[in-house]
Amino acid sequence: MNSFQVANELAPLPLSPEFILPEAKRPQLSEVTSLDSIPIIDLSDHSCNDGNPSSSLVVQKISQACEEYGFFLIVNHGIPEQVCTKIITAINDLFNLPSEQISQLYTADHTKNIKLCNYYLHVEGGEKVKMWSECFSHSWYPTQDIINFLPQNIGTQYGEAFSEYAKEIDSLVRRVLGLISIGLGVEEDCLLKILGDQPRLRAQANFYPACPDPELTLGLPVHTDFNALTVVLQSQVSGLQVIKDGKWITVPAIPNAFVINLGDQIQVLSNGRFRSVHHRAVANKMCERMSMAMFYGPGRDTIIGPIDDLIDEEHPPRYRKYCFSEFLEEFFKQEGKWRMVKEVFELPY
Ligand SMILES: O=C(O)CCC(=O)C(=O)O
Ligand SMILES: [Fe+2]
Repeated sequence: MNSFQVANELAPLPLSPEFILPEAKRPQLSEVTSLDSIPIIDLSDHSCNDGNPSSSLVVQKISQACEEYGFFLIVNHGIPEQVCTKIITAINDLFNLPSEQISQLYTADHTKNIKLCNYYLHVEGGEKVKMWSECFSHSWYPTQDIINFLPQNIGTQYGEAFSEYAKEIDSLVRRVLGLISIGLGVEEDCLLKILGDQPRLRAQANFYPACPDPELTLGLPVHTDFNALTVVLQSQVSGLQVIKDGKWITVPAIPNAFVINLGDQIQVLSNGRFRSVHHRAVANKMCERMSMAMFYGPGRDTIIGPIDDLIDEEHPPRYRKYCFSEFLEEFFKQEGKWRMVKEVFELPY
């Protein structure tokens, strides 16, 4: 059920109690630092120190970002601006459908393949606090299922925009996984091969309405992504924040840039060298915000563990091997709480 209030200068509304977090879980926005930001990497920069792909500057910058932040922004990636504008417009149009239409799409069943839902955070006392967002989540393919799920007046627009967008992101992910593999010192196709030819491809369109009091609530709870690699497109409003050295930093909303972040599976595959980092989305008082997160992960039956070539006497495995379905099961057990999923698979060090 959609229960958003709209902040309005003439009639400011207080935040309704179902969204209000206990004090200890509030975002404390005044403490978010602007002294640091995630690295911005120019993918068109082919400069290289000595002709060896592993020493290209882009690979070095990506590796450093993966070690220190688990997040980076990419620019000059070659994806046409208009493909991105179209998907953001489609998300905007979807979430601005009349409330009778949109409320029919909601489900509380998180196992559904295509769903419109609200996330919540379990707080002490077993209570659930609603997050200040609405999320439309589905697979990348087949597009026809997404079109059929949505009301006719938006289905075709969203489906077409998404299908075009997914094709571009698919090749971008392959390219970035190649650069990350080279940075790890393994073959360029190593990560892609391990993730397999039936990857788990999920998308989540997030909508954060303008919020009467962003200090009291969150757009999305603190989490790490449980997949391998995520590509996020933001509308022109910032709201994504990342933990760095114990402090929250804001990811700027740069036009024509994508946010790339590593999921838990890359942390495990890299044996802890590259990091999957806690992040959250905060609400904004003045503007609504949209984002599209594209998740690339292993298929359910894929075996994940530290890459063999990265293990030797000096670098013993820090995680045990597991089947990705085991990881998913653990993830869903912890849904709505502070996530500590990969820790369950850690080996004594
Ligand atoms: O809205 C955003 O920028 C972040 C979304 C996110 O972290 C997610 O969907 O996993
Ligand atoms: Fe995320």
